[in-house]
Amino acid sequence: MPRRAVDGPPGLPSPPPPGASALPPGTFAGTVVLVTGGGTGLGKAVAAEFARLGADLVIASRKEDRLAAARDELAALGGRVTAAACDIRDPLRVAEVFDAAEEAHGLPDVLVNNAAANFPVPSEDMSPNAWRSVVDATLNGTFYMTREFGRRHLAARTPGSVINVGASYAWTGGPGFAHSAAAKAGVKSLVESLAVEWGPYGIQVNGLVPGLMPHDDMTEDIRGNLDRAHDKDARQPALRVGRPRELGWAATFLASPYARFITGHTLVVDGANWQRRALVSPPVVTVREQLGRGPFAE
Ligand SMILES: CCCCCCCCC/C=C/C(=O)SCCNC(=O)CCNC(=O)[C@H](O)C(C)(C)COP(=O)(O)OP(=O)(O)OC[C@H]1O[C@@H](n2cnc3c(N)ncnc32)[C@H](O)[C@@H]1OP(=O)(O)O
Ligand SMILES: NC(=O)C1=CN([C@@H]2O[C@H](COP(=O)(O)OP(=O)(O)OC[C@H]3O[C@@H](n4cnc5c(N)ncnc54)[C@H](OP(=O)(O)O)[C@@H]3O)[C@@H](O)[C@H]2O)C=CC1
Repeated sequence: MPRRAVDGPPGLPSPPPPGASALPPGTFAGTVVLVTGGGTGLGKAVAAEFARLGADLVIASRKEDRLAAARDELAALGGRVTAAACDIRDPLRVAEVFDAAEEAHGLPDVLVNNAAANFPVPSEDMSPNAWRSVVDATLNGTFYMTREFGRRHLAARTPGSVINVGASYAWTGGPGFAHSAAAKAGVKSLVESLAVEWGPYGIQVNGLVPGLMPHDDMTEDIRGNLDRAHDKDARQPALRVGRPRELGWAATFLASPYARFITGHTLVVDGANWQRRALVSPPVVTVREQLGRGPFAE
């Protein structure tokens, strides 16, 4: 396997090129996959891997222009793609999206809860509405989508697979991202509760945690945080960041027939960054300082 020729340690090898797949061609033929936030970034990368393996797609998020562009890109990979404008914070709209999906393709077999909201902010500066908007989209939206998926499969007596995209600060806490970390901890807990509740009905519920995987669609808030922190290749134990397709490959495996006995598990795809410890503790830098903010004043 080719490795970088460098004087220092080489880091983890690069992944196979875009378009490669570990699963047999057609693994998801006849399968419908619903991806929230499937019009951008990691959601689009996950949707693309399912499409390459034969799936029909439903992508759902708020902004119709981005959804339409992604629909055309994804349709070029093979299957039929439906774009559904939806704010997942609205349970009535969530139900309508499932109605539309059923009408166009049949009940989705796989649900990827990828949509989320986030921005870095010191907790003392966070307004109640800022907290609410992140927790509503990330945790409540994930529950509304999952509930709708589960109810319909239970009624139809059909199996299904749910994948909740998380973040490793669900375990560690996330200073500067307290709202998102609390919401992702809730999302991880849902995986564990629902895998047991719905296992008897044939519904798998797993979590999938990306490490740092930069992409062109990142919001200015998140991109600004990466740029400010220089949090890139050299700061990762792998000596590289993740590629969005690496998350897509993991998602297709978890939803595939080869992972039928895996449920209630959260798979971390981050080159061990979240396990990182040093022999000597690094200096403490407050979140305010990291974000370049002055002292707190009421
Ligand atoms: C540790 C490991 C490292 C790891 C390194 C980093 C990687 C972390 C992992 C990444 C995890 C992710 O989830 S990345 C996914 C990020 N993608 C997204 O967030 C896409 C969707 N985002 C959005 O739509 C917007 O950015 C967002 C603000 C969240 C929601 O928009 P809405 O239209 O719902 O709401 P708005 O009305 O604009 O704003 C709602 C309130 O939030 C406040 N608000 C908005 N931006 C704010 C900001 N930067 N700072 C303070 N407050 C803010 C507003 O002032 C409002 O409060 P009031 O003024 O009081 O009304
Ligand atoms: N990129 C990374 O390095 C990491 C990402 N993650 C996780 O990966 C997932 C994808 O993140 P990423 O691709 O980077 O971010 P993006 O900002 O590209 O994706 C977020 C998606 O969610 C959609 N969305 C946001 N709010 C709502 C809402 N209320 N209703 C419906 N859709 C919504 C957005 O579309 P629209 O605006 O059109 O609604 C967008 O497509 C998230 O769960 C994130 O927490 C975790 C760790 C690291």
